[in-house]
Amino acid sequence: MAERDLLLVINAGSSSLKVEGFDANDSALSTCIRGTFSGIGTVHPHLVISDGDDNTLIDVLPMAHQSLDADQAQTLLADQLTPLLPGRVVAVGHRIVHGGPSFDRPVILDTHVLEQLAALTPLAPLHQPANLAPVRSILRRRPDLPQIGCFDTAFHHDHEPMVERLPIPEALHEEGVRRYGFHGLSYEYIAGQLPTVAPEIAQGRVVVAHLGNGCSLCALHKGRSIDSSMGFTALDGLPMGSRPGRLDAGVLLYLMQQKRLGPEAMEQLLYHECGLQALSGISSDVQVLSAKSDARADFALAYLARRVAMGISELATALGGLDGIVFTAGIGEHSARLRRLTCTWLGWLGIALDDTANQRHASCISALHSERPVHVIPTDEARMIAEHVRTFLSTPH
Ligand SMILES: Nc1ncnc2c1ncn2[C@@H]1O[C@H](COP(=O)(O)OP(=O)(O)O)[C@@H](O)[C@H]1O
Ligand SMILES: CC(=O)OP(=O)(O)O
Ligand SMILES: [Mg+2]
Repeated sequence: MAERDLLLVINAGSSSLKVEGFDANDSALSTCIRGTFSGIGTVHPHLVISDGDDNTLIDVLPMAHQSLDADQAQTLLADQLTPLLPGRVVAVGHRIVHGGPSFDRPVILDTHVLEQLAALTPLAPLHQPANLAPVRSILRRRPDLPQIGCFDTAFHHDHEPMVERLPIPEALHEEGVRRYGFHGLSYEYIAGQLPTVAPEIAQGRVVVAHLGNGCSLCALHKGRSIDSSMGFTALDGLPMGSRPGRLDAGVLLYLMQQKRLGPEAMEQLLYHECGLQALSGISSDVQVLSAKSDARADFALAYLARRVAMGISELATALGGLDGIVFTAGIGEHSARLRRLTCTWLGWLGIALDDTANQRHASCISALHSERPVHVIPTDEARMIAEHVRTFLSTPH
């Protein structure tokens, strides 16, 4: 049998590394292999590799009870996955979180582009180094292999000036201190799903809640992003697992002036010690918090839900109305409780859930009498990247 051509997609996150291989010659881009390394940087690293039919091929807890850094995880995943690849890799697509003002579409990742993207690290310290590390290591081993970067920021690139601008001096705006928005590959995938999954709202005004490790909201009008809750960095907007979201800038001044916190301590605090972790004092993980019978865990979840609901109302104003809501990503797809808590705040908008459908994580979870539909749509950033890579490769440059 002739060897298959594979498109490999790498989504290197702050605490996870996901790799998926797609059949490049199949018009439906079927998945051939999937590797997920979770718990990187924690004492519970876990690597699972499965085939296209979701059969587990490898399931390991490497160096149990010992933390693994991103480089070690990458090497281990590459060593385990490479012999199992069911074909020849013809291109690699990467999720790159920050594209800054310049990168508004997929691009070949050569050394020159890598330098420009590395310069954006201060704007995404949690993500950018992890995103770029696998690109460099593949470039060293297979310099001939096309590697294509797909950006979280790109889907938001044509926001209106009033959306993009921060109320700070223009010189800062000109040097790139502006609102970009993130999770764009996820929102683009959801926008592409709406015509089939929720055709009644696809051409309307929809707020999508991407609630995962990082949380954000996107205002979609006719499938295009017109605003987002995230801004200059992935610290803005909603509270997240360990990030605070929107924060009174006076708190930062207080920390610098009164607590004498320097840049590194500030980064550690803002990216790792805030959000649900700080609110609960227990965990940044909604699944862990949901399993606890603990007032602090309840407080943290109720807090997140209130802020998600307030964010949805704000974006409904930006849209001039609201035709529907979509929940997606780890929490949005799996936490019936978080969805119920959020939608309870939105009763004034005529939103009501069907509790049974919500518990089942059904595609439509709103009650028949709800004035606006509420959907749960699983996101698929990897597939979105694979589609971009295929289009990129078939377009003359
Ligand atoms: N069954 C579940 N119930 C509640 N929360 C869940 C469930 N599965 C995943 N989550 C939550 O989703 C979040 C991770 O989301 P995910 O989109 O996978 O993150 P990442 O940004 O790392 O891709 C965690 O808070 C996790 O607890
Ligand atoms: C941009 C961002 O916050 O991404 P993630 O949810 O993967 O952390
Ligand atoms: Mg994510």
